[in-house]
Amino acid sequence: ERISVEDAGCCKPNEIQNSARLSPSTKFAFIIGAQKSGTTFLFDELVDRHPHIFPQANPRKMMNSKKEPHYFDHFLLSELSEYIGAFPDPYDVLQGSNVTWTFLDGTPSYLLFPSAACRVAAAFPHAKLVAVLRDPLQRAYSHWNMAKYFGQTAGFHTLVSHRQQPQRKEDKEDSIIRVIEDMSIAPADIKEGIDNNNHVRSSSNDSNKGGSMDNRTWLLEAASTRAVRSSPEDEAAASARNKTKSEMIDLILNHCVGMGDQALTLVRRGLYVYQLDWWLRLFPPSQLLIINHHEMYNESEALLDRVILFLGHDPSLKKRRDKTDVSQDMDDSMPARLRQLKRQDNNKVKQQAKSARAAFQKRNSSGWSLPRLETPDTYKDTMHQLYAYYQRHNERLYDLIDTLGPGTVGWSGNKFPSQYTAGNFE
Ligand SMILES: Nc1ncnc2c1ncn2[C@@H]1O[C@H](COP(=O)(O)OS(=O)(=O)O)[C@@H](OP(=O)(O)O)[C@H]1O
Repeated sequence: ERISVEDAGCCKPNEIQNSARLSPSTKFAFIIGAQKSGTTFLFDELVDRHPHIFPQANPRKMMNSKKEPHYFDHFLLSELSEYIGAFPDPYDVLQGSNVTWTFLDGTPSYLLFPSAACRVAAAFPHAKLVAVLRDPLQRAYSHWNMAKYFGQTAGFHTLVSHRQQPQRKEDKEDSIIRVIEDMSIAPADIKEGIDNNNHVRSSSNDSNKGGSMDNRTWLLEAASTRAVRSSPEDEAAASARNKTKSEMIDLILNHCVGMGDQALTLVRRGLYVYQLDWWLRLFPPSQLLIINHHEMYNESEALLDRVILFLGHDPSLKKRRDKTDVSQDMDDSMPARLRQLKRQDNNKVKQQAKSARAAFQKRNSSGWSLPRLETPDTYKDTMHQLYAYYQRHNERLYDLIDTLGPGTVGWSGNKFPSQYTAGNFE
């Protein structure tokens, strides 16, 4: 059931500029996720090989910022013109020829954050959205492997059990903290709600503008309602909902600020059905294309054509694959975080940062795949548990997909591998 951005109560729509005044030749599209599902491959192929699809030319410096502007989940939404202005001037690029073009944003965490959906819908109600979905088990493992390169020392089993439902009722408080740590709340929400000293911003000037919510309500919304939306069945999220406003705000202030560890979303990010359900409340199915990572991997050319068509462009203009075309600017995005890690005393972390750097630099047209630091079979029991955990949610995803038209579903109906042969999670 569709709802308006205003009713979603999920961003401050009155404060978000709408893109209505853009030239009708300019379209916006978003690869919204899922993280670790081949989004880099898809993004690179589209912007490198199609003459009418453009990435930001002057992105803010951040990890992989050309692909991932993070404007709708991480930064405070200031001037929309700043975001739009970071894309190239198509008149320059296309030399005035009479075509439409697409500006592409490939931030894979948008899928996870309900407020990102609201913000995109407020700014670009006609945007096209592409979601690539990967078997959540494999996604989680790939995520953990990446986190390890970034200095995560906890084992896969620890991070998986971190989010599992509390064993005892007394763990309730703890579980609420987990919801918050799990970053169901977009960092931008937190920034909007608090000032640099971790105080709730006064609800004076800006919140009166356009009658938007005051910041206390805003933070509460961010912490409870939207946490629940990203996983309605999650017990921790449900108990967050039962907290009083001030308890919730205390929790946010104590636990949300400086949330650095996105590996804590390892499991949650694979709960695609709830995330998609939310986006589909804000966008019609005709604006969303859902792709199966496995099919993209196996039939990448056909898949690319389907995406290009969906974006409203001519697949026959797609250039032949030329490895030298692929942007080699990863170093640009070579995150400060890695450099920081390399300066650490811990030799192991230093070594991992070094190999991550090497892997990033070797990124080629098949996306970047970080060599695995441990094989999934090391965590066989956890993989089994996680597999069982996801099954119910995956079934719901297939139900959702069944109800969507063929225009939305860019896959042939294959499910994620329904069975892993004994002991083989590779
Ligand atoms: N063509 C194609 N199709 C499908 N999948 C591919 C493709 N090319 C790369 N990959 C795999 O995608 C994983 C990286 O995903 P992302 O690029 O989305 O990562 S990120 O979210 O941007 O960090 C990463 O997975 P892992 O190797 O398991 O880590 C890549 O190997």
